[in-house]
Amino acid sequence: MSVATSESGSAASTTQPVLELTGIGKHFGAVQALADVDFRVQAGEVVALVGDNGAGKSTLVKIMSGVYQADSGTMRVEGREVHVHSPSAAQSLGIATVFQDLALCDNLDVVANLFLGSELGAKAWMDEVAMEKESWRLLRELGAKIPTVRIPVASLSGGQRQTVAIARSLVGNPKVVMLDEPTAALGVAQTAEVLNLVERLREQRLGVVLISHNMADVQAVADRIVVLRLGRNEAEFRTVDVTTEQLVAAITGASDNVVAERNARRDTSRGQE
Ligand SMILES: Nc1ncnc2c1ncn2[C@@H]1O[C@H](COP(=O)(O)OP(=O)(O)OP(=O)(O)O)[C@@H](O)[C@H]1O
Repeated sequence: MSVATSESGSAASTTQPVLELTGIGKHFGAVQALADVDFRVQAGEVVALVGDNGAGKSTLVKIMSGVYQADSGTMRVEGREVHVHSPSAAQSLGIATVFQDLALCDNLDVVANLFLGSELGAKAWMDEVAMEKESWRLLRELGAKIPTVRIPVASLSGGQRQTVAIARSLVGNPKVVMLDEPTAALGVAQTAEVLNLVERLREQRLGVVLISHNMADVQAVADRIVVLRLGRNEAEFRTVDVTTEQLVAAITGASDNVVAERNARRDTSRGQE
């Protein structure tokens, strides 16, 4: 298993977060989805947000992306307190989100998907040729393997579609990109491709929030891992300092479960080799 050893993780702890949430609470009727949750990400840092089903990850991401409003707590972008009332407010603050459904238009080509919704905004001056050039620039920056930008996205692979969705999130030059389960539906090679994209985003000094159930992916690319459990902060680790079983224990709230035991046995037998 590869473990990220990026220096950005340690450097990050001394600088101001690009995005910081403090004391976040959110309930839906009688359900307390989040209680007193703190979360932060620095520029050039990949933070994984993990937790079991119902832990509150999606709710927290939707608060950061302006889909939901928190009942309590504060949110800061580069130290300045902000109120994010809508997804477009989040976007103009530099917070981009790639949701699991990707929200691509299958019948449109890559260029059209990248600029969908932006044509009337800052990019109104762009003609087709300029948009195509800008598409290639964005995809090149990500090291993306897309053969042509003039094919409908329906004919792309799952990894390529994820790439287009991530590239689209970069059109407004965001400071933070949140990726919701970006590898959930992908095979091994395509997962590796998407994890490379995450590395590229970090290289570009973006703050990256990665929501994932896949511990191997998380441990491969994250600098820091934040564990939510039952709507609260359960644990936080620097990736270099944590084992899979410690992560599983934090996620499940128990160290004596079968996954932790199996991993401990495996680690012990490796140690004896
Ligand atoms: N729109 C909603 N209405 C009512 N309850 C909700 C709503 N959204 C989330 N919840 C509840 O809030 C809690 C946190 O859910 P959330 O979807 O944020 O968890 P999660 O960690 O993203 O889970 P998963 O990994 O299954 O997506 C759960 O108890 C869930 O049932």
